[in-house]
Amino acid sequence: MSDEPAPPQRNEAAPRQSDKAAPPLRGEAVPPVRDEAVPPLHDEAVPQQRDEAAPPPPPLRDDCFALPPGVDWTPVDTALAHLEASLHPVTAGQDLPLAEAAGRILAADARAHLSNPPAANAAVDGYGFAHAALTGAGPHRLPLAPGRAAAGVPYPGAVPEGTGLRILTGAVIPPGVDTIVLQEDCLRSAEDIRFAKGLRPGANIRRAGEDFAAGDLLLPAGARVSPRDLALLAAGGLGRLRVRAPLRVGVLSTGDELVDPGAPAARGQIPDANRPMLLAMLRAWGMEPVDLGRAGDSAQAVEAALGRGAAQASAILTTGGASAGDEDHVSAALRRAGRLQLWRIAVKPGRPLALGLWDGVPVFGLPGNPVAALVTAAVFARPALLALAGAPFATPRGMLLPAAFSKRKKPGRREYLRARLRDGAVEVFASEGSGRISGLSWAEGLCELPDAAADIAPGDPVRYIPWAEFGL
Ligand SMILES: Nc1nc2c(c(=O)[nH]1)N[C@H]1C(S)=C(S)[C@@H](COP(=O)(O)OP(=O)(O)OC[C@H]3O[C@@H](n4cnc5c(N)ncnc54)[C@H](O)[C@@H]3O)O[C@H]1N2
Ligand code: MOO
Repeated sequence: MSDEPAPPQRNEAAPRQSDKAAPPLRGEAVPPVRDEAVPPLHDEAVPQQRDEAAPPPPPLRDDCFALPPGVDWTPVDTALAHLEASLHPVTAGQDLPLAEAAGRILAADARAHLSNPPAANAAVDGYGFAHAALTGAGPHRLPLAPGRAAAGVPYPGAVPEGTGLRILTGAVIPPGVDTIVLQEDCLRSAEDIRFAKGLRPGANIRRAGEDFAAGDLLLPAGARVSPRDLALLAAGGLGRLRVRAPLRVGVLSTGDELVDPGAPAARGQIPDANRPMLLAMLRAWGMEPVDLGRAGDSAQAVEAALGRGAAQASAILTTGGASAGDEDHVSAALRRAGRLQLWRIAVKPGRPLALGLWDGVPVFGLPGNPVAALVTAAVFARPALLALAGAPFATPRGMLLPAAFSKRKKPGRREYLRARLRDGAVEVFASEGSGRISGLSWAEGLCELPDAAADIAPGDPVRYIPWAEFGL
């Protein structure tokens, strides 16, 4: 039996805050989440413990992920559904030359101006002829017409029936040709070619529009243009694209303990590992990161930084201070502003994720531990930011593969383990500690364990999601 109760079941008759129709993240004011999730502060219990008549303290669980009885936790899928329903594109459209559009999100459907290929052409170097003119049981002999057809240099006339024409790969097929014999299959003299029987009509010809036709949809609005897509769009005759301006996203680290990477760190100080990681993740997602620097552990510093962020960016990622401790100023600021919308999501790592609005700008208050910051950014912030940027809400696809590990998982929250694939099986990092930053570079993806309890043995199927599925 688990010592950790699951979050209460959804109750349709009496929905809790997070189960109600999701309030919009932008627009109308929404009531803040009631702070019902916070258990009584341990500090308050201390004096009572000296009183003989006071109740005993709770039994030790020593599990910061244990769900206190009666506390509401938002399941991952509920939080994602809330984000998907609440967020809409906020970026402006602009026209860009094709070559500058890689990484951008299309603001309009891209339709082909040209077919591919625009005209029937040769798939090989060889000799073209009309198949109907082949007679006898073969081998065949065809006299050669003078001249040739090459890519970019079409044959000026029609090829007389019963003759062959020298034709090179990519050449437009001239009238009188419907089949090409590969040059390697021919014996050629000055006047003719000879080749064995058996060639089917239409062999080695690429038909006009066999790949796509003018007017076909090449890429839908919302697609992010990849280098591969540039080839498609160029072939379709598009020289400029209607794309969206990149989403500007502020990144703020909070904590008195932080120093910039490489700066001398006094006792008690640590390098700010989250900010360079998150700024680079945003770049990888095609967004424009705005470095909001660091804010110390004070309400004023955090609120001022959120204000600066909201003035410059369309969304803000913060790390640290998302929990309920004395120095957890991000969740406190969002709560004070009445705009904390989701808090405490049933996920490990990342439980204290805080989602809210500051001056109307969505704020993702990610946990401070770098592993939790990465997981919550990849699982929650990325799809939400993509939706703001004009792309569809992205659901990473995983693959079911055999586990190379054993694990008993408690019910009640989804878990993401740092993982990689070796010999067809999913290995997980030796530690689940979310301060163990080395596991981020060790891993090549995440292993997602379901919300329910699980007892995993080697060989059991588990869901592996490579970093590429998170755009990383
Ligand atoms: N009594 C409890 N304590 C904690 C709980 C809990 O449930 N009960 N949850 C733990 C978990 S899980 C996490 S995650 C953290 C979340 O706390 P915060 O989001 O408020 O983050 P901080 O307390 O500010 O920082 C946590 C940890 O991460 C380090 N950190 C913060 N920012 C950075 C950065 N930019 N680069 C590198 N490291 C960073 C910070 O120094 C802390 O060590 O709370 C747990 N505690
Ligand atoms: O999940 Mo905390 O969110 O482990 O580091």
